[in-house]
Amino acid sequence: MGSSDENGFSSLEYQSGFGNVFSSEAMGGALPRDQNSPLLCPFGLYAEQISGTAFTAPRKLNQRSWLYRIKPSVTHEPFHPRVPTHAHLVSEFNQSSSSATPTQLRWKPADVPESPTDFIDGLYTICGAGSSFLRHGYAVHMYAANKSMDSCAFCSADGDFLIVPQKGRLWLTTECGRLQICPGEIVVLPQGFRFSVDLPDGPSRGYVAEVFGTHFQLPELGPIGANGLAASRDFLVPTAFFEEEHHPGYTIVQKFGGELFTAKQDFSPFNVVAWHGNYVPYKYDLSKFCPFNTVLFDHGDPSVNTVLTAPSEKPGVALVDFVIFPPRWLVAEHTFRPPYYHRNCMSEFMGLIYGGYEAKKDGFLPGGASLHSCMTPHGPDTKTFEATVSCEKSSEPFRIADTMAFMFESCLIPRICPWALESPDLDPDYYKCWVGLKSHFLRKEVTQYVQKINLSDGRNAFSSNRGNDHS
Ligand SMILES: O=C(O)Cc1cc(O)ccc1O
Ligand SMILES: [Fe+2]
Repeated sequence: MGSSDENGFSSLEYQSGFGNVFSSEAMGGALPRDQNSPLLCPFGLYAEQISGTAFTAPRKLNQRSWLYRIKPSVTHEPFHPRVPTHAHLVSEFNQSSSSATPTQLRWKPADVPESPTDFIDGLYTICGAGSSFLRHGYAVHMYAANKSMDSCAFCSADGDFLIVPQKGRLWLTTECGRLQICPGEIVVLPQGFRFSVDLPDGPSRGYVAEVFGTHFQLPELGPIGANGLAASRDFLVPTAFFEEEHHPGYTIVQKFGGELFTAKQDFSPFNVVAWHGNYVPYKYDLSKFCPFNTVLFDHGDPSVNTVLTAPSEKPGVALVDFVIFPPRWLVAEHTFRPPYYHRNCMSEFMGLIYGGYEAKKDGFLPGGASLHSCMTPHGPDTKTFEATVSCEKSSEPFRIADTMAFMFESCLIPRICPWALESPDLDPDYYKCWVGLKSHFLRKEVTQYVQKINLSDGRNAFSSNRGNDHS
């Protein structure tokens, strides 16, 4: 689409806050003041509720909004399976749709297609678990696209979309208004909201976490206190915006049980003149995140970098945590500072928005991805390990800069889609990044001797003994 001015995208205003009851009107007086469903709404608008939780959900969890629109959403022709069908979306993960593997997986960045491809056609599922029909589970999708959606809107009846753009901006039109998202920002489009994606920069790609049956919330802060990590006020919600022109041939594309259905209507779904409620799309700039970290020794668990969490029914256990690894100071003393070697009962899908990742010297590229499933061993590659333990300045303060990696971490074990396993982007040599880790084991007496020397001169065992391979 044309320039920002033509689309009015250049001067967007937002409301700020997380979980607030927001309200917005594009025309003064369009929002009914004293009730939700007046017999006649201001300006002859229709009142329509969108519910993001059961009517009876506890008050503190209940999410819904009231939209005042020129025509109600129901004014459309029947839904039909979309032609051509989209074969690469999954919302029920079982033996016929996907496979299980405990192997460490890593993908190179996907090429953006050369043929015209919009956000819908460019979306493909990588992995996930559970079922959108059973309202429990999640899917990880990626997208690679190059053109704006035209006269159509997308919506997922399956779950909330958390989109992490890696390349190219997204200009989103939603029923609550418009949002501009740059790489380095994220956007959440809750289940059922219709939205259209413009790609002002052309070639674009990114990641999506879709959660079924729950919504993202801010993590508890526990002993961190009342402040820190992502602040409520940095979440931005759109202001009302509407299109009133007759629009014959407008298509609603609804993802429902992982399949796409289309319905025709003769108007834009972005015809909401005013709205209020707490069920809303929102965006967040990851550079606003206030990271916490160890200030003396040892490597803290990455949960301290949680931006948003979609809870499971078990307290403290996430269906999906969205965790980031932002620029920050590393100051820990006598500590192996990169991520530790580990096996996790949670499963970890990672992506890289820009820069390098502290655990991988090479092979994990911006736009690429990795998956370390439940109890699959992983950690720093050989080059990272060797460089870290031999670094003379390993206890000096060091600022990790120009980097933004993230993780979707889930308590459910993902199954992988066939096209992700067959993809030419899958790195068959990933395991080799650890194969070179050699034994640095020393016999007990020697170790005690070396420790004694190290204690007396402040060096670490590896820097004074590299090359002693007893493997
Ligand atoms: O595996 C990873 O790279 C993610 C990760 C980072 C970290 O700092 C600690 C644990 C962890 O799983
Ligand atoms: Fe990990």
